[in-house]
Formats: sequence, C-alpha cells, structure tokens
Amino acid sequence: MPQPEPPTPGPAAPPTPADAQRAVEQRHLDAMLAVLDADTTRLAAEAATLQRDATADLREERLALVTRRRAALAAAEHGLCFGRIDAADGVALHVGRIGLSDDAGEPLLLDWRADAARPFYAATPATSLGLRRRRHLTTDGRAVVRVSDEVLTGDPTADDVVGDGPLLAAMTAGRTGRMREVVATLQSEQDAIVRSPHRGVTVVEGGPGTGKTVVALHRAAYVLAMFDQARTDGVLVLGPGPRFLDYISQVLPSLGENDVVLSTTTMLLAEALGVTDPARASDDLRRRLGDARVAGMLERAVRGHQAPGGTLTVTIAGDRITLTETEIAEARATAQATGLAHHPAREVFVELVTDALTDEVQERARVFLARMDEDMEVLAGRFDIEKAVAADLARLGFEADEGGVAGHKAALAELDPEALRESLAHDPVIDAAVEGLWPRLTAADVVAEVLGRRRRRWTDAHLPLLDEAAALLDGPGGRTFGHVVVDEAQELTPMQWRAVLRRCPGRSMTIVGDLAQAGPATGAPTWDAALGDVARRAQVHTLTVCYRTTTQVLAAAEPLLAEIAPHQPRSRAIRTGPAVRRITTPPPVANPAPLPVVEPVETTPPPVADPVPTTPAAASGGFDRLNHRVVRDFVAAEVAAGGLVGVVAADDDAAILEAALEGSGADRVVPVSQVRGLEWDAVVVVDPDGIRTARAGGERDLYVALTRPTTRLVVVSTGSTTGG
Ligand SMILES: Nc1ncnc2c1ncn2[C@@H]1O[C@H](COP(=O)(O)OP(=O)(O)OP(=O)(O)O)[C@@H](O)[C@H]1O
Repeated sequence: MPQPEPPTPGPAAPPTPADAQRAVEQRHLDAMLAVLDADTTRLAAEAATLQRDATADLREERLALVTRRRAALAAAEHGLCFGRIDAADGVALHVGRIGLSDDAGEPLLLDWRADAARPFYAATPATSLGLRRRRHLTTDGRAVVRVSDEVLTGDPTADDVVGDGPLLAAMTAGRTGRMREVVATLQSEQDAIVRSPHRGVTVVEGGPGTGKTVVALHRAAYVLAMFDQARTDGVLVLGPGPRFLDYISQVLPSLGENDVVLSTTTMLLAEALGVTDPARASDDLRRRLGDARVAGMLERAVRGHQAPGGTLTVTIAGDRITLTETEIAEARATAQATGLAHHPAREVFVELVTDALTDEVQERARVFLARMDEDMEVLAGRFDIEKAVAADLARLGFEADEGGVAGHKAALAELDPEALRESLAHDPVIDAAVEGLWPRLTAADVVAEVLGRRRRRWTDAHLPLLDEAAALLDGPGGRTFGHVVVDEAQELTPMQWRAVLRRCPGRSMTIVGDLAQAGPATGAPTWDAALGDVARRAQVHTLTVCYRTTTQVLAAAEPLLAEIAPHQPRSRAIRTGPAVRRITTPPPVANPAPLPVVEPVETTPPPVADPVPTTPAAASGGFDRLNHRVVRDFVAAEVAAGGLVGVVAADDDAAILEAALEGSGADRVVPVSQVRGLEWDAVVVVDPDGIRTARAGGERDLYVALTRPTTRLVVVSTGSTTGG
C-alpha cells in the first residue's frame, strides 16, 4: 500500500508577543547568570586561598563572609530572577534572590530585600508607586519559561503579556510535604510586614493559611540582611514541634540563609540546661507550670535563701567574732539592692561580711594596742611583758618577731586590712558560715522546693522553670540572638515566653500566631494577655486573606470558629474548590470478616481498597469506635484522586491508625496535637467528635485539623461512640 507523503514543514509560526518577551528576558537572565558564575568561581578561588595561607584573624572573618556569599549564590541559581518592574518613565529593574552588578557596577539584579525592590511587592493599580508594569518571570533551571505581566498604569501595549498571575499557580501547586519560599509572590500586605523597619516586637495574627509562617520566615531572611544586630548576633526561629521544623526547614536555605537557628522552645531549653530527652508533660501540668505566677514563686524561693535572719559567728585567730542580726540584715539589703542574681549577689554579701569582720578585727587590734600601752605602764617590771604580748599577738594570728614589744606594736599598727580582707574572703571557715545564711543553690533545688518534691525525670513543662531558676541564680546566660521569630506563638505559656525573652535582650522579635488555634495549655484571649509586657511595645498586624485553602473549607470550619472566637476577624479565601465530604461510618464489628458493607451517608462511596492489615489494637480485641477498614478505604480514594494526603486523628488514635493505614499511600497520620502549621492537598479528619472530646480545648484542635487542606477535606465520623 502506498505510504502517504509526509507533510512538508510549513513556514515556522511567527513568534507570539509572549515568545518575544521570553526571549528578551532570557537575554537578561543569561547576563545575570554569567555574573553569578564568575562570582562563584572567584569566591571559590578566594576561599581556597584563605584556607591555605591568610593570617588567623582576618582569615576567619573573611572566610565567614565568603562562605556566606557562596551559599547565597548557590541558593540563588534557581529562580535567580523572578520579577521586573518598569517605571512609567521607562526605567526597568529586575528583582531576584540576590543583588548582582555588571563589570561597570551597573545593577543587573536587585535583591528582593532592597528598598528599590519594594514597588515590585507593594504597587497596585490604585497605588502604582510610579510603575507602569509589574512582570513575573517563571524559570526552569536557567531557562525563562513564562512571562506574565500586570499593567498598573495605562493600557496594555504589544510588549505586555497579560495573563494569570503566578500567585494562583503557587496556591494551587501540589504540596510536597515541605513548605516553599514564596519570595516571587509575596503579597503587598505580607511584604509590608516582612520589610517593616520596626526593630521592636512585631506581632502578626491571622486565621489559618493567611501566610503567617510565610511572613515570619521571609522576615527572618529580611532582618538578617538588613538589621545589624540580627546579622551579628544571629536569628532564632522557634516553632511548635519537630514535625513543623522539618516542614519549614527548606524555606530559609532556599532564600540563601543557612545560619538561622531553627528550634522548638523545648529543644532550645533542654540544650541550654543540659537536660536530655525530657518527658512530655500532660496538658494539665503544662498549663499549671506555665502560669506566670510560678515565676514569682521561684523568685520568692530564691530570696528566701538570702540571709532571711540570724547572726554570723566565726573564730578568727582564736577570737570568736559575731556579726549581729542588724549587721547581717544591712549586708543582705545592700547585696539584694544590686539587683544581681543569687550567686553574684552572694559574692557581694561575702564581701560585705568580710568587710565587717575585717573592721571588727581592726577594732579589736586597736583596743588591744590601747590596752597594751596601759598594761605596760601598770605591769612594767612585774612580769614578762614580752611573753604576754607575744601570746596575745599569736592569738590574733601574728608571728612573734625579733622586735620585742615595740616591734609587735608596730606590726599591729601596720595591720594590712586589705590582706586580711582578702584572706577572710577565701577562708573556708567563713565560706561555711556564709553558706548557712546565703547558700549556693542549683536550679533543680529551687524548682523542687517550689513544687514540693524532687523529680527523677524532668518534663518539657519543667524546663522553663529550670531556666527561670537558673537565671535567678546566675543571671541570664547562654546564647542570645539579635532577632527571634516565634511561630505558632499562641502555643507558648507565659513561663516559656519569659525563657524566650531572656534570649532576646534587644526585644527585636517577630511573633506570629492565631489565638483561635491555641492548644489547651495556653488559650489566652488576647495578645496582651498572652505576651504580657512584651505586647505593650508591639506593632500588631492582622492578615485576612487565606492563601492555603478554599472557601468551602473555611465555611466548614466556620461554626467552630464562631464558637471559639466569635469576634475574631474572618479571613477570606480567594479560591474555591470541591465540596467538603462528610462521611459517617458504621462502627467496627467484633469479627472483621466478612468485610462489612460500607454505607457512607455520601452518595458515591469510594472504592473498597485492599484487605486491611490487622492492627495491634484490632488484634487485641480492645478496639474502639473507629472502623479502620472504612477509614482506609476513604484514604485510599483520596490518594487515588491525587496530591499529598494527610490524615489527622485524636492523639490516642493516631498510632493505631498509622498501622492501619500502612501502605495506603497517605503522606502521614498526624496526631492532632502536632498538626499546627502543617498542610496537605487533601486532608482526612478522622472522628471529629473524638478529637473534640479527647482533651480540654478539643474544639480548637478540631478547628486546626479542618483547616489543613489546600483543596480537599474529608471528615470521617464514626456511627457509634462505644467501644467495639
Ligand atoms: N504570597 C503567597 N504566595 C504563594 N503562596 C502563599 C503566599 N502566602 C501564603 N502562601 C501559602 O499559603 C499556605 C499557608 O501559608 P502559611 O502556612 O504561612 O499560613 P499560616 O497563616 O501560618 O497558617 P496556620 O495558621 O494554619 O499555620 C502555604 O502553603 C503558603 O506557601
């Protein structure tokens, strides 16, 4: 059979305006990459030279600088340039992850943090800030793949490629289990906080998914670059738990910042205090120990050990010397008035006590000299004065010398109070006597005293107390930071706040959170109540646009929010998505075979998945309200529908579910107490009633759980609440 003629290629389609603009931007990007490559090569050579032969002092400093810049260049290569702004007067500037200049020193690329880059984020059609156009560039490796323009002043021209902005693409992109930086799409309300010049405390509140974590992390990158104190003393980012830290761990490195310390309050304190593996306290214990009044109790306990009364008697060179109650009280008042911690104040107390003792010894010497003169007159010739004087002197601690009585008198007259004071200050006898009045203490002693018993193992709830006690005893110690970012800040107890503040003496902080999401250990109604003194100087910002999820998901969570925080400003989702699925499962049967017929209240049940592996709980017959077989089916259906699927359950159910869902394709099963801050494309919330009633404040846990998906929410309830 004759083969058809292959079609002859026609003339190439003429480039579209979008192609033309992409080519223009590719040329710009190539020029930037050439500079980036040259800088990278130069810095690698410089690092090698420095490692070989620079002098020690300069070497360290320069090497740190070079290393930092190399890391920034390496992180910037992908997505190097993501934007461009064209002023109405025709001047164009490119915006990217780092700043670059050409050989002549002309700027090729503005660092996103630079002031000149602000209009890229802040300009709107209503407030164009002198811009005609904002352009977003999407790159793949070293290639420009997309150009998208927003015309801010006037009408679009042939050079403008107007289309969907990249924000929508970022919001709808599938999740990977790790948060991404969004430097290319920061919105103006977020950007205003990120680049705020305010160096004190900034509080950012807002509902779930409004970008609080985004703001917190981009702010960390901003202050590192722009605030000297943050650069020299470092930035600490605190999150609620290890899962969360893992989730956000890539954001700052991908912004070129590798030196930020990421931690949880518990990890930070455990390390500072040398406590390994603290146990997890119950919510009730955490709430009780987290109360700010505990700080007052610890302080009173420490002060109670500071010479509360009594006298001090010591024997110096055979003489008993007593400092009276009044003298001790005076020394205590002076030592306490220094405002120093217990141990440094103890040193002041010891100094005052040795001063008083030295004065007393001097006084006795003076009296002795006077008496010796009288004795000599009266007793001259009657017995051996030399011997009597020598004996008296020996009692005062002076060697008999060759000079006879006159010599002894001279020795006494020249008694060196400084030397005496010095020797008394280091005298173990005096130290032992002071110990009875103003003892050395350990943080563990103080905490045990306040709580009425010594523990064998500390819990996370005890760490802030130990830290407080350590500060009361020795003053604030350990590493401090130039800026501290606290995420999910509503979770911190007042005692934890105090520990965090000790690490940020400059009070330069970014605090982000949502009081409606607070766990059971906290639950302060206002930021003023949650932050105490710190709130007074804080600038508070409220974010109201929800970037994570859909209107449907927010609507599903609304009844709970109305219950938890009726007056809180509501966030507005800018996307819609599929309806929330609510499913009620029958309770499990005692004998799981044959497979129960699943009749969800929903009209289209998901496919039945593979046989369910026997879970330990099911095998033990002690199983509970959850029909894991059915849960597994729904999870499998969500996995099949695509995207990353998270499963959230009450803490006690999560481990059992984890086993039941093994191999289902779900990303993870997360106990609800650890789900704050996380997100997935689809979320299956298992047994909402169980979550609600599992612990005090369970309605807030459920609210958090319901607001985790970017797109699909499935709520699986059980038909029975009795054990199976
Ligand atoms: N400007 C933005 N551009 C693109 N994505 C954004 C932007 N702002 C926020 N997002 C995305 O929205 C989601 C929610 O953001 P984020 O986790 O910061 O919210 P949150 O307010 O901290 O939420 P929660 O209170 O639930 O912890 C994330 O996936 C984030 O990347």
